[in-house]
Amino acid sequence: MKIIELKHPHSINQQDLPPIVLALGYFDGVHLGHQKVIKTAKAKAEELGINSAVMTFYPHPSVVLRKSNAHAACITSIKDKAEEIEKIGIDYLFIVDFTPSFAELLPQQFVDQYIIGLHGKHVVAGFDYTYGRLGKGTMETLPFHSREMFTQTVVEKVVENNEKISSTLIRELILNGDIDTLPTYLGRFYKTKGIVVHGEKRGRTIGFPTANIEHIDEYILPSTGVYAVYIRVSGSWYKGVLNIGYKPTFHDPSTVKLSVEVHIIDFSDSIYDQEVQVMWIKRIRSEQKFNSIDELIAQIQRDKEAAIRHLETIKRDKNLHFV
Ligand SMILES: Cc1cc2nc3c(=O)[nH]c(=O)nc-3n(C[C@H](O)[C@H](O)[C@H](O)COP(=O)(O)O)c2cc1C
Ligand SMILES: Nc1ncnc2c1ncn2[C@@H]1O[C@H](COP(=O)(O)OP(=O)(O)O)[C@@H](O)[C@H]1O
Repeated sequence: MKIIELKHPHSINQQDLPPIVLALGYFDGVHLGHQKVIKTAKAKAEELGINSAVMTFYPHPSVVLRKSNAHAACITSIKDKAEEIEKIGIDYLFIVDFTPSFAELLPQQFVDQYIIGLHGKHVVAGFDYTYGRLGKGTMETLPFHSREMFTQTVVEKVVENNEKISSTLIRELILNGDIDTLPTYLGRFYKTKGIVVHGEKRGRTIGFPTANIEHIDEYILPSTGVYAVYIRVSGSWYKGVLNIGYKPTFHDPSTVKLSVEVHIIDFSDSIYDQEVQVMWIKRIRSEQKFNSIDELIAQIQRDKEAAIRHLETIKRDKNLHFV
């Protein structure tokens, strides 16, 4: 997949690109609704015998326009998003730098410069997609703005358990720690990436060394507590038991920053400074303040057993993206 970053005003000539079928959206999470839009674009491209493309924006429009900060944290970082889109088999990914001047484009100007100008022959987007200044362009107005230079497919809403699959729903599930329900909406478990940093070196003294993880991007993090996870270290997935929180047994929670640490099962390498990926599988319990270290150790041992039991029920198939 070729990634093309565009800054407004871009200087690409239509003839620099082959004709494309273009899927439009922000696509945070690349969830099952997004996947339907992107796969529809790919199928249409195959039918027409031309290339497929996705256009996304960065940062999120609502952050740039200061409407809300809800999207400052992401489900998929821009890199994760590109990886998921590439897995679907798309040929081009346009990442448009969403700036205030780009946001000022009138709907017709957006269509002229970013659809027709990029050699779009067919557009695919969800039923509620909007474009142009104040989001005034909709899938109803798109045929009028197209100047008959391209056709379009509107993807209807994808529903699961009577709910529209949306980034907002997925964010709420993550924030609540309801991570085991995510494959129904996301099509895979939730994954975050980080670097292993030095902690307080207490883990190894209590028999449970933990890799302390500093997240690379601003991911939405599940509620504090203990979770069964898989963790990818140098290309292999290991079972793990994770604690996210403030370690109240040792600290006054208001004085320390949030920590994310994983005890990796059957593992003893030193992995400081390495990049790791956490696949969040199931919440086990809330974080607690223990009266003694022995009680904490006994509980971590039970957490470890619970995590192993649960992880053994997970089928590590390709659909859940163990790759
Ligand atoms: C599975 C697991 C569960 C944990 N649960 C708690 C807890 O409920 N309360 C708490 O204060 N600390 C909890 N911890 C954090 C430990 O206190 C922590 O791992 C230990 O202090 C080591 O920290 P360090 O890696 O910074 O040295 C847990 C850690 C793990 C791995
Ligand atoms: N089973 C394991 N799980 C997690 N980390 C491990 C494991 N075995 C060894 N390590 C290594 O030891 C470090 C954790 O030791 P710990 O005493 O908890 O120190 P720290 O407080 O710096 O995390 C990890 O960062 C990693 O490099």
